Amino acid sequence: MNAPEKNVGQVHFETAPHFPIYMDYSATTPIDPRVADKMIPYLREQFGNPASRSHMYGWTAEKAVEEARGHVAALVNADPREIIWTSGATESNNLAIKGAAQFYKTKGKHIITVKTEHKSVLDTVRELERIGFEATYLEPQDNGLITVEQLAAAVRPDTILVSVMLVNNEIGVIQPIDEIGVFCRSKGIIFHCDAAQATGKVVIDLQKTKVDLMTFTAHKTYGPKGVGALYVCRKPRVRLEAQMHGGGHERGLRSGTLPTHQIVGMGEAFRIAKEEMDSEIGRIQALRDRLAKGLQEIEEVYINGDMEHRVPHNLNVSFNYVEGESLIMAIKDIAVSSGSACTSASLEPSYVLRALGRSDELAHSSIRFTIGRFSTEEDIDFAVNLLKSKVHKLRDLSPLWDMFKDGIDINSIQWAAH
Ligand SMILES: Cc1ncc(COP(=O)(O)O)c(C=O)c1O
Ligand code: FES
Repeated sequence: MNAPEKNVGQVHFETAPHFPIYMDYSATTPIDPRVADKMIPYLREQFGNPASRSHMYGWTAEKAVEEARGHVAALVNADPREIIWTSGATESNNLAIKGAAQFYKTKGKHIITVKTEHKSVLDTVRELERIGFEATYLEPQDNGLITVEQLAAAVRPDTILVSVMLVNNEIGVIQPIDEIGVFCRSKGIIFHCDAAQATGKVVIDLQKTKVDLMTFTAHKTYGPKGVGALYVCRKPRVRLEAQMHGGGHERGLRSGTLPTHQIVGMGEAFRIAKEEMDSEIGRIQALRDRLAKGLQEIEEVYINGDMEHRVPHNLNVSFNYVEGESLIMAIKDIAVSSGSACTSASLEPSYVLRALGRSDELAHSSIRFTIGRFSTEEDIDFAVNLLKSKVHKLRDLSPLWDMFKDGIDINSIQWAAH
């Protein structure tokens, strides 16, 4: 039997009975118990350094690392030699973007990315701007997607790199990377894609999709934190400047002793993802649709992002006429993410929702529900009932809600200065 037995995924929650129901799978997933089991021998008796060539400990570790590399490559239909181990998606994004920009800097200095990328892409591009590169940040449409036409309009003769993510972490939308890849290849521009949120959720076929560099991480796909990979295309060969210097591991692209246990965990997580993706997606889609249907029974609720080009694990909803901070406090029995200042380290409402044209108020009162392998129908029903009752209660206390119900256009009110 492949699917985890009932309750296997609840191991974490049984040990902490007062913990809320977990609906924040895009922040990180629970480790699949099968992954943890696979890792343990490499923390204990199989502790060798995979770079040790002279004894059994090293050979055993190296064999495990190469097996895992094969699993990661297989999930995305790549050659194992195209997979470089890193410490996670942040490092992969840094290596891809800085590495390509620095290697190809004599060809040009212009980079194109999107306003709704993850900070590990945006901040990396900003850093390159600081040292003399130039960047264009594409504005997505209201549904969160960009088009190839937009990209084509931004290209300059000196554009060397395009970076567009596959699945957005906040709203779950899937960017059209097949078309972007064809376009970039036709122009001789390197195409990097952050697929941290995509593995196990959408089919990735790197024999077909023309991506040059692709970022992966284990901990969004039921693997351990602190390990990831970068796909570096061999045909045509893409060159990078290394960002980590030292022992010349990973063909000189990323020095540092490989964390065998982490890598084994990522390999097993990706092997399971490949095997179970088809059946899992249908089940999760049904749960997400149940959640969407339940929440839409509440008045003045807006779904953020395209619902068609979207992974089934994500539902991002704004609750109008509810104060975001109070809502988050009221629903502590479920673990969700709000992207607003209340729960995130940056003191601003979600820049992704702002880029989609949502007002500050709606961005503040938005909630990201992300579900996954161990979510159940009971979890969904609990969340729907909780939201229904809390939103209702908060609106009962809200003068703005009263005005809305009385048909007053709130935007037309002249508020007294104070
Ligand atoms: C789209 C995306 N890229 C990159 C990252 C960073 O991943 P990691 O935690 O592996 O560095 C995340 C995780 O938050 C993400 O969602
Ligand atoms: S809801 Fe708290 S800062 Fe926006």
